[in-house]
Amino acid sequence: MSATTMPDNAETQARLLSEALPFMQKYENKTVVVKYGGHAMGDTDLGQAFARDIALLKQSGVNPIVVHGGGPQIGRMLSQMGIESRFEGGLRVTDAETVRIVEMVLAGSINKEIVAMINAEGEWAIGLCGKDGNMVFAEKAKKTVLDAESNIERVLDLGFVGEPVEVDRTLLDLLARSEMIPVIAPVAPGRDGATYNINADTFAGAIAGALEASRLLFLTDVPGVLDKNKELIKELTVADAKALIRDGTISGGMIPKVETCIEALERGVEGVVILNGKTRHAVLLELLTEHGAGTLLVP
Ligand SMILES: Nc1ncnc2c1ncn2[C@@H]1O[C@H](COP(=O)(O)OP(=O)(O)O)[C@@H](O)[C@H]1O
Ligand SMILES: CC(=O)N[C@@H](CCC(=O)OP(=O)(O)O)C(=O)O
Repeated sequence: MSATTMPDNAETQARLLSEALPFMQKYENKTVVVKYGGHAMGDTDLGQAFARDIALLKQSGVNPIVVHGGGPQIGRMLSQMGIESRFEGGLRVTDAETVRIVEMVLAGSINKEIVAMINAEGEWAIGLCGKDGNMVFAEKAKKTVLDAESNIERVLDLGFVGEPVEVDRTLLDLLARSEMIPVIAPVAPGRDGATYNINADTFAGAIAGALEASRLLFLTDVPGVLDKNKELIKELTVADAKALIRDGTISGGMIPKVETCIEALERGVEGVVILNGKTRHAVLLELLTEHGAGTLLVP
């Protein structure tokens, strides 16, 4: 390194540190729920950067909780088994055989991959799903969609798709006081004895709401919510979000994400952001810099 580049570098580092430290203090002992979407996964280098961010948050005194998805990975497994994926209103229609595969992929392979990546960063991650410690109970989802032609609301039968109806924070409170970082798969039992497949965004929202989290971050594969011209909307009000769902600008997997953001705001989660998980260190950039990234949902 030459003598001229050294001071510049040091100055940049000092500026970054002086910017980050107040944010680190702000989040000390606070809960940050990070939803790690299936579309943001898959690249080893990005995965390691994500795991490092989570490890660093824990080391800085923050209480990070990871809720992960795995929609594309479930889709690939189903197609290998000759089962076609079908979605309605952004949710996977889930019959009895599909829910078994969903649980295997989410709570089995993906969950353990994320745990291993965080542990490789020197931390103690623990893989869980809603069944562990009676953490989450679900009921069959009662999702409705508006029929565009008749303008009448239609109830969807999505099979074993659930909505979280009870969240018991006992286990998560215990883990927050420990060295452990919970990594949670969005599968939960019903009081009826069935296993339910829950959209990971919805699940993350329920966890964030029950824990009164300071931040709920959704890591996906787009920069945030995009408008009709595919431009990033940096700040989105609840009213505008609802209008964009109605007119179809927000569609597919972005619907449960935005609906969850709205519910999380209503439950008192302070900051709800949708951002690009394909940006290296997206979590640290969002939490520890002035500018943040992605779409911030505001009341
Ligand atoms: N208005 C919109 N802005 C951004 N993405 C949108 C919008 N409407 C639909 N989408 C889709 O939502 C996807 C993100 O949701 P999803 O596929 O469920 O991702 P994840 O696996 O991260 O949860 C984007 O890749 C994009 O195709
Ligand atoms: C009911 C429902 O749709 N469940 C989702 C659960 C996984 C998920 O949500 O994964 P992403 O976050 O990667 O989309 C599914 O079966 O695909």
